[in-house]
Formats: sequence, structure tokens, C-alpha cells
Amino acid sequence: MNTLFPIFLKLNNQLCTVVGGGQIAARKISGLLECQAVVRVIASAAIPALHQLHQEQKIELHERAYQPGDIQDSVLVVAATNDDKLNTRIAQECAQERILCNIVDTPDLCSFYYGSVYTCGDLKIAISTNGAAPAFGKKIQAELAERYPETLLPYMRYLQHMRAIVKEKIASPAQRQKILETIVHDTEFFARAQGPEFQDAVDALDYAKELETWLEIH
Ligand SMILES: C[C@@]1(CC(=O)O)C2=NC(=C\c3[nH]c(c(CCC(=O)O)c3CC(=O)O)Cc3[nH]c(c(CC(=O)O)c3CCC(=O)O)/C=C3\N/C(=C\2)[C@@H](CCC(=O)O)[C@]3(C)CC(=O)O)/[C@H]1CCC(=O)O
Ligand SMILES: NC(=O)c1ccc[n+]([C@@H]2O[C@H](COP(=O)([O-])OP(=O)(O)OC[C@H]3O[C@@H](n4cnc5c(N)ncnc54)[C@H](O)[C@@H]3O)[C@@H](O)[C@H]2O)c1
Repeated sequence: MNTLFPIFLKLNNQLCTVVGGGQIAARKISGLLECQAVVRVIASAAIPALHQLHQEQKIELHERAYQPGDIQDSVLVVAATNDDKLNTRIAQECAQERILCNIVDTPDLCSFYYGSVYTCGDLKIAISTNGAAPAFGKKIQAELAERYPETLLPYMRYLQHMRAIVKEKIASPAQRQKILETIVHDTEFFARAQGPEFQDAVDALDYAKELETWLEIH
């Protein structure tokens, strides 16, 4: 049964500890750095890519064996060592401390899974296959990236500006919802918004006027 609860966590400036310093750890770390987490890595030996990140001051790196208690104060932990017993111990410690944990290779010990993620400005789409087929999630992510390319960014900004003005000018929540739905369902407008003229104009538009036009049309 698929009982995973999907959420979008704010990890900015939050301590996340990764145990292990191989390729898999590096992959898991990149997702954390994208979210501006404070990443602490504990690994007996780390690969050069992680030394590089440390030199660039993007991660803390402690090149030593894991010690019990190392995960304390973390909001989230990833165990990516090649030592199954250690991974299990880390999962147990996380359960005791109620810290979110991802134990690579062992879904049963994870309290959360990573997903395949597509980000385009404020749009973030995360795909889970409930652990059944990560490669399929990756394929869907690539399809979404093609369907919603970077040309979407000005359209998203337009929607954000419009929503702000709608919240300001329209008192009724039901009418607010109707107008915002009308805009996102206008496929002709969506297509036009991908064009170069719209891209250049979007920040200079008069959004109060834009709202009047939408209200006149509908
Ligand atoms: C999203 C992504 C994030 C990331 O890892 O960065 C991710 N796996 C990715 C890729 C990937 N992982 C693996 C392959 C090799 C092909 C294959 O096995 O299919 C490929 C494909 C590739 O690399 O191309 C091997 C693998 N993965 C897991 C196991 C253990 C097991 O299944 O028992 C094994 C070893 C199996 C074995 O014994 O061989 C388990 C998990 N992998 C998950 C996430 C979680 C469930 C996600 C979901 O619900 O879909 C979960 C449960 C836990 C977790 O790790 O969080 C990333 C997508 C990349 C992207 O989007 O770019
Ligand atoms: N590489 C892959 O494509 C792949 C795919 C699926 C699953 N996995 C599994 O994921 C795990 C990690 O993969 P990897 O390729 O990054 O492995 P790896 O062997 O390159 O890295 C393991 C890391 O764990 C560290 N480590 C081991 N014991 C430690 C301890 N006591 N304290 C601190 N650090 C310790 C090592 O120093 C090393 O940095 C492995 O169990 C592997 O079987 C790997």
C-alpha cells in the first residue's frame, strides 16, 4: 500500500548529517545543498568531490569513523555507508531521537525517501514510486522537464503577481478562486506566455489593468 505522506520541507539553515562519503552520499548531499541545508558529513574516507565541496565551504567534513551521538541536533540524517550494521544502528538512533532518516539501500529503515525532483523557479515537482521503481520516477522527471521548460518562468511570475493583486482587490474568496482558475486554464494565454515578447514584458506589466481585462473577458 502507498501510505507515504508528501511534504515540502524547509531545510534552509537546518543541520542535516550525512554518514558516508562515497558516490551515493554525494548524490544525496547535492539534494540537501539545493535546499540550502547545513550539511555535515561524517565519513571514514570521502571521495574527492566531497573534499572539493568542503574546500568551497559548502559542507562540513569530518573524516573519521561514526561515533554514537553524532546525529544529535540534526533535523535529518542520511546514512550512506557500506556497513549495513552501522546503517541499522544509525536508523535506531534516529528513531529514538525522532530524527528523519534515510538509510540508502534499506527502504524498511527509512523514515523518508528521496524523490526525483524537477525544479523550475517556484515550481517544484517531486515524484515518488513508493520505492518500487526509482528509474521510472527519473524518466517521468525528464518528461516533465521537457513539458515545462525554462520559458515557464515569466508565466509563473505573472501568476504570482496576478494572485497578489487578486488577493488585494477581490474580497470574495470564491471569486478570487474563480478568476485564478480561469487564468491558469486559458491555454491560449499559456501558449502566448511562452513567447519572447511576454518574457520581456512580464515584470513591467500593470497588474491592476491585467486584472480588469480578465474580469471583462469572463
Ligand atoms: C529519486 C532518487 C534520489 C536519489 O537517490 O538521489 C532515488 N533513487 C534514485 C535513483 C536510483 N536508485 C537506484 C538506481 C539503480 C536502478 C534501480 O535499482 O532502480 C537508480 C537509477 C539511477 O541511478 O539512474 C538504486 C536503489 N535505490 C533504492 C535502492 C534500495 C532498494 O530498492 O531496496 C536501490 C538499490 C537496488 C539494488 O539493490 O540494486 C531505494 C530508493 N531510491 C530512492 C530514490 C527512494 C525511492 C524513490 C522512489 O520512490 O521512486 C529509495 C526507496 C530510498 C532513497 O534512496 O531515498 C534517484 C532518482 C534519480 C534522479 O531523479 O535523478
Ligand atoms: N554506488 C552505487 O551505484 C550504489 C547503488 C545502489 C546502492 N549502493 C549502496 O549504497 C551504499 C553506499 O554506496 P557508495 O557507492 O557511496 O559506497 P562507498 O563504498 O563508495 O562509500 C561508503 C562510504 O562509507 C564510509 N564509511 C564506512 N564505514 C564508516 C564508518 N564506520 N563511519 C563513517 N563512514 C564510514 C566510507 O568511508 C565511504 O565513504 C553501499 O552500501 C552500496 O552497496 C551503491
